Amino acid sequence: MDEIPVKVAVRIRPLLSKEILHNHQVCVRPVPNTQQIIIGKDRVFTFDYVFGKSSTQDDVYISCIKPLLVSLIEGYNATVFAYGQTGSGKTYTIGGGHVASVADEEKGIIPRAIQELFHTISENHNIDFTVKVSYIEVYKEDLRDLLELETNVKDIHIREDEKGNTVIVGAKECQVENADEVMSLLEAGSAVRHTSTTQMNERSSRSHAIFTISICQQRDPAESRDKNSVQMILSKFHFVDLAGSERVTKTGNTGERFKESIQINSGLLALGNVISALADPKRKNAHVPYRDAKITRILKDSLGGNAKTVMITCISPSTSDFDETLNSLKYSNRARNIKNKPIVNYNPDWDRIDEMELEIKALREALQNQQSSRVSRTSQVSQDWSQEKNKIRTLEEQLAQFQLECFNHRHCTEEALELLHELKNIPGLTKPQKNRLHSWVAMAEELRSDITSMSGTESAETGSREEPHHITILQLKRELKKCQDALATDEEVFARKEMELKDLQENIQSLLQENQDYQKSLEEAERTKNLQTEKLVEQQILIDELKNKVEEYLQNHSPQGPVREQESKRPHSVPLSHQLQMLTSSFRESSSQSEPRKVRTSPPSYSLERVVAGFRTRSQMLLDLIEEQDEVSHEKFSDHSDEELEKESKNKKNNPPKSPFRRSINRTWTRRNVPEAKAVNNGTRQLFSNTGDMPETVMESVQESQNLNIKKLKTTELRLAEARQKLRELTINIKMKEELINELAKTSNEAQSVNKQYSMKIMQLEQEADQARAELAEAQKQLQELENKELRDQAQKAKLQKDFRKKMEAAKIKVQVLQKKQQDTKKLANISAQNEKYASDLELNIHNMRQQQAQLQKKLKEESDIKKKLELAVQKDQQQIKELQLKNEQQQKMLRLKNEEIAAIRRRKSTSSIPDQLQQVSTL
Ligand SMILES: Nc1ncnc2c1ncn2[C@@H]1O[C@H](COP(=O)(O)OP(=O)(O)OP(=O)(O)O)[C@@H](O)[C@H]1O
Repeated sequence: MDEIPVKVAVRIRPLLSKEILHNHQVCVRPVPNTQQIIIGKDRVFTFDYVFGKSSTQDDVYISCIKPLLVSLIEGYNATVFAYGQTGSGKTYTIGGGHVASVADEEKGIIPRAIQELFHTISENHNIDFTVKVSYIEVYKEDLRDLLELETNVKDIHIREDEKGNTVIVGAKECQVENADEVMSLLEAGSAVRHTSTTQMNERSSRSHAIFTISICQQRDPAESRDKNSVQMILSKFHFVDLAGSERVTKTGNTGERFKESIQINSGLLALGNVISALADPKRKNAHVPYRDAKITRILKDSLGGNAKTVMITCISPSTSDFDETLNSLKYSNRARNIKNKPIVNYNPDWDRIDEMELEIKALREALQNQQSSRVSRTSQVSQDWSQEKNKIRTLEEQLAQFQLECFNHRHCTEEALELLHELKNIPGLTKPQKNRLHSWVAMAEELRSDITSMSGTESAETGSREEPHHITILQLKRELKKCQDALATDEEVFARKEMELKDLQENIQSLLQENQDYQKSLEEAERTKNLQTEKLVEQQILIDELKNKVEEYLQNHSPQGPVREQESKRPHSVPLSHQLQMLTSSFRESSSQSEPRKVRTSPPSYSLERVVAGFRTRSQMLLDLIEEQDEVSHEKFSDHSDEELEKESKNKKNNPPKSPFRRSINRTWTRRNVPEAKAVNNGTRQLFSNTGDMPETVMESVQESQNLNIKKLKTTELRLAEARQKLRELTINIKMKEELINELAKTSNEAQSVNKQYSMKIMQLEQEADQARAELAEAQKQLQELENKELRDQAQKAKLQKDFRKKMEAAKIKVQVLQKKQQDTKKLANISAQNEKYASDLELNIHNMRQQQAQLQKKLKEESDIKKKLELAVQKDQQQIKELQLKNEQQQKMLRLKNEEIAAIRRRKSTSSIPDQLQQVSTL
């Protein structure tokens, strides 16, 4: 058996219009007049065939596929598989897309091969061809029958026959009579293949598709080598359109598409590993991981098996796909080292039982490899089997012995009978002797007839006994097969369940993770909320307190208010320290006696405004306080007239003090026994220590509020970013779904156009069928007439009958074809209906998403508003801080001035005695 390498062709597709639009450059080109390719500046690869961007579909077919088709008819299995990055032109090259809508020169490999096959069939009259097609896809590691969608994925299995050939069990094989039939099946299958739109390809295949043409050739025994047997050749041609390798970052796939990408890439990775294992000469007898993926199991015959294989690597010329293209070239180059051992698949005596027995053998072998529990089951069966065998053997031995005995008995009886007859003929016998002899002969004859009948019954019984044993064996065989089938199904189910379990576990894991994340963010949000509420409450309380104080203070100090009125009339010499003490104590009092805290949960913007207003009021209050202080000091140190004093005392008498503040002023006045300078000094110090405290507290609170605002700002920004991200994702999702809808609409349009074509075809076929029916009726009539006629020439009569029967058969076949076409049309109509439903679902989905988007946008706007407000508040706070700092500085300055004045008073005091001063004051 000769080894031949897998042939590798590389096809560079032209730049697509969108790539030209984006000004993509070309990074790969074929070397003219060689089978070489240069990628980048200087990386050269050699292949069996190289097709540049201007190569035609026919070029590819003639060079790569035509020789394979010849091999197929010779009896070899053949495979062509297209490999490459997503959007590199695999489906285009293989020709498995919408064949009906593609121009003739654009048609890919499959349609061309079909045409040629039927052309060859029509030329070989001496061979009886049976052509069958099947079309399956491997989608997410499940095998789906594209010709019979109802078939459960669990019913399709990959098996190996006793020769090691891979067979797909459970997929529908349609027997076809002509190219049109195959094309309609291809079209219908391709329409239901998993495809979708990605950023890389508008119509990206999401599964590996395997279109198989099986031919069975029955040669005329007269022409075959073995004249006694019917010569049969069975061969298959696989057309494999692999899903494209893809980078999720480039395709932009999410959700279901993302999962598909993972499955596709893992399948292709397994294929890469198989290629590497087979291509490495050092690993000649190493394990080849065919079982890692379904696609590698299917391609087992084609890679390192007995088929003739061509691998077509499709590449994109764009510089943006440089890495993927280089990878594809490396893989393909490696695949050239794979050696296959093609054989012609003769089948001299096609015996179904043999095949079944071989299958049993193969299954038994598979059984031996099962787990121990299963092995015990198998051994049980084989034990029963051997017991039955032993039983049969013993019975057979018994039977042989019995037959021997029977034979001896018969022999003895025959001899005895002969002797008795001889004795009967001896003359001179007495009558009683004769009678006795007669009775003996009768007995012997009776015995012989008994033996004969017994042996007859025996032999019949043996036959019938043999039969049950034979039946038992067959039954056991059948049982064994059933067990093995059940075992295989169990295994499949188990594997599938395991996969499902794994998927579920993964899902649960990711859900748990998501849940945890949500909980974390919820906790975070709650913490922030609590913090904000606390701060808000604090601020509110502070504001309320300050507001109360300010109101009180303003009431006491307003020029129109009673306090102010009275105050303007109070003695100018009232000790300042008391007044200030009282003022500060009243502040303290009011703050300690402030009304119970009110918790308000007004919106942040509102509280912010209030805070700012509070700060303004506080600063205003401080300014007032400072001004007041200035005024008092000034009054204290200015000259005052007697009238004024008198007026003041009168006023005091007429208007007794109402407020504690006033009372305290009065009291201080009467109890004045502290040196004035000291009092002034203390008072000023107290005032400034208190008033000095005030801006600091305010500053602190302003700073606190600023920090809080900045924190809030950050949270808002974070929320804003999240909302924007969500919005982006939603927009992408919506875009993808819209594209999908467009695609579906396109598909349904295409399906409708195909429908139309089929309807027309059906009409044509119906006409043909009518014609055929008429012909049939005519033929039947003629046949009837012929049978009625007494034709002398029997041979002529038989020939005519044969002709008519043939005509009838042809007409029947035509009717069947018509029925099939009708079924196909129905299927296509179903597809478009399904697509429409899917599209409407998607539209609903988009509608919901748009609502979500609108909500998010609203939220985004709200968040932006809050952010703006917060920014404004922070700015205001900063401004406030600056102002307060300025005021603080002013106060400090003032404090210094006051200190200087106090020092001056002290100096003056040292020159004149205190009694003199008291005297002076009392005279004043
Ligand atoms: N040789 C070529 N000449 C002209 N157009 C081409 C050629 N090869 C591919 N194209 C175009 O490129 C686009 C992508 O091709 P195709 O769908 O065949 O890629 P693919 O490899 O099958 O992608 P996927 O793996 O995603 O299914 C299609 O629009 C197709 O018409």
